[in-house]
Amino acid sequence: MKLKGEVALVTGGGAGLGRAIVDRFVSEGARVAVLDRSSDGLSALKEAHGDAVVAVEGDVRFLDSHREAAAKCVEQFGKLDCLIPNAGVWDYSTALVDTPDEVIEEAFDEMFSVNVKGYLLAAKACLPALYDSKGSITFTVSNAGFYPGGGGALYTGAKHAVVGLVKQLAFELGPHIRVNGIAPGGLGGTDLRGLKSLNLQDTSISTIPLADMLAGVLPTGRMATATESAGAYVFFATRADTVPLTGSVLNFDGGMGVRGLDGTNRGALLDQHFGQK
Ligand SMILES: NC(=O)c1ccc[n+]([C@@H]2O[C@H](COP(=O)([O-])OP(=O)(O)OC[C@H]3O[C@@H](n4cnc5c(N)ncnc54)[C@H](O)[C@@H]3O)[C@@H](O)[C@H]2O)c1
Ligand SMILES: CC1=CC=C[C@H](O)[C@@H]1O
Repeated sequence: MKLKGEVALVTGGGAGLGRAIVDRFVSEGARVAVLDRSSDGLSALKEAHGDAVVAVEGDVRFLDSHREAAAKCVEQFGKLDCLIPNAGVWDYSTALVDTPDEVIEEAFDEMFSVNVKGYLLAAKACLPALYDSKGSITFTVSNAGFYPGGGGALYTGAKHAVVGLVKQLAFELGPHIRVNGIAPGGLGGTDLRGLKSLNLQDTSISTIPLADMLAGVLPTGRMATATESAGAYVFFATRADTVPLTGSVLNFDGGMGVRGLDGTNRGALLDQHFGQK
């Protein structure tokens, strides 16, 4: 077990990537506090993991929610070693020109209050416990934190802002607390919802053919799943193997940044020389 005795706090751990992280952390011997606004998601976590998880229902847009989660984590488990700000929403790649004048202010505020302010408030609320444990923070970014096209201007701008949080907080909090990010690409096994202000709150990413879209684009040849992405968070949370690791964002996206001018060659170059093995 790579995380035996460690304690994590995951926001958005009630579904998708966050749930996969919680599942994997518990399997690696960690105990996990989870902040999520979904009572159903939290109930499912308690059903699956019992006392290894403490579930806190709240909204990441409010500091009090994070304070309650941090307090219940320390109360239940005695400490906090690793914070994973992860809860997020998407804009379904809504272009600026297609964002109505009458909702753009609300849409901006909603996106940045969840995907950026929600991350910063998590860090703020957990600073005392992370200082005591000399722990770490791992933010969930996205390919949209580096490249266009993984969302619209609101989502892409918000994820780029998270990269800035990683750099600034690594600078401010070192050497006591390591701060990094992980930037997955499109993921299977997630339920990412859209902005309520764009009337997309009931739309799930699972309803779009993301796997098909990515298969011909990614050098890895396929979309990863949330479960396949959780291991990177385990590594970033381990203490022995990450001593110099801070201020970094791992592009864990199937090669989005090296997909070339016309997409992947789908392995044809090597297949031509070495046959289909
Ligand atoms: N799904 C993808 O393809 C993908 C790819 C790269 C990055 N990401 C990022 O991964 C993170 C997790 O997304 P996901 O795809 O697992 O989505 P998801 O909807 O499956 O899970 C997100 C969880 O966060 C919770 N949540 C949302 N808003 C909240 C709020 N205001 N307060 C409290 N909880 C809230 C939801 O209830 C849900 O349980 C997000 O930051 C997202 O931007 C997703
Ligand atoms: C390809 C993607 C879809 C939804 C959100 C992710 O961050 C990614 O940009």
